[in-house]
Amino acid sequence: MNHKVLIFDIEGTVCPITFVKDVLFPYFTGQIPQILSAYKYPLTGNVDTDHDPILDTLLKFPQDTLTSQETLRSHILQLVAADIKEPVLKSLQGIVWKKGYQCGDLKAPVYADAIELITKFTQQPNQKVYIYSSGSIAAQKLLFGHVEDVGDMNQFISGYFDITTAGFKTETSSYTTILKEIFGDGEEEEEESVLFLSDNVKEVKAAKEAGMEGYVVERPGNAPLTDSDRRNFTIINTFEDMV
Ligand SMILES: CSCCC(=O)C(=O)COP(=O)(O)O
Ligand SMILES: [Mg+2]
Repeated sequence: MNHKVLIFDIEGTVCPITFVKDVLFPYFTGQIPQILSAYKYPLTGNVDTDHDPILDTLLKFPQDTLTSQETLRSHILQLVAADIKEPVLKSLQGIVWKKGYQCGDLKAPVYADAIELITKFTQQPNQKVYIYSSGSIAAQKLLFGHVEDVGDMNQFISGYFDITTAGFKTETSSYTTILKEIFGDGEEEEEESVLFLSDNVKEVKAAKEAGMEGYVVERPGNAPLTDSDRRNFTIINTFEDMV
C-alpha cells in the first residue's frame, strides 16, 4: 500500500530518547525551583492570572499539591521522574522549554533519515505528515521549529496531536479520533493509507487496532523489543528505505 499519511511519534522515533530524558527533562527540572519561587503559597489565582501562563498552568495541578512550594516542587519532580504523561505537566514543560529553544540552549537532534523522509514525502501531491506525541502541541512545534543544522521544519507538518486533543497514545480510540480529524466524518476513510511510526509497541498496537498501518521504530537506546514483538510487528531501524 502506498501511504498517503505518515504520523510520527517523537521520542525514540524521530529523535533519540536521550534528548528527551537527558536534555529536555533536566532542563525543565532545573528551571522549576526558580519558577516556583516567584509565587506565594498556598498558590491561588489572582486577577493577573490571564497574563501569567505559568501560574495559570500551575493552578491546574491538584489542589492539595499547591499548599507549599516544596509540596508542588516534589509533585512536579515525581511526575517527571516517573515519566508520567500528565497533561498539566506536559503543558508546563512546553512553556519552560520555549525559553530554552529561544535562547539557543536547546536544539532538537532530529535523525537525518527522519528529516529526509519528512521533507521528501511531503513534496509529493496529496501526501501529508502529522505528529502525535505525549509532549504538548506547543512543545512539538518548538522541537520542529529548532532542528539542529536545519532550523524550522514546521512547514512540512500538516497537523499535531497530543494527549489533550487525541487522548492517550496507548488507546485505540485516540487513533480513531486522529483518523476522523484527518479525513473528516465521510464514509471514505482510508485508514490503511495511514502509517503510524513509534518506538512504543503498545502505541503501534493501538494504531493498528484503529485500522492504520503501524511500524515499530528501533533506535539506539530504545526499550528492548521482545521476541514476540519481533514476530508480531514490522520493525524498522531506519527510514532510509522509505524515501
Ligand atoms: C515534544 S518533545 C517532548 C516529548 C515528551 O514530553 C514526551 O513525553 C515524549 O513522548 P513521545 O510520545 O514523543 O514518545
Ligand atoms: Mg516515543
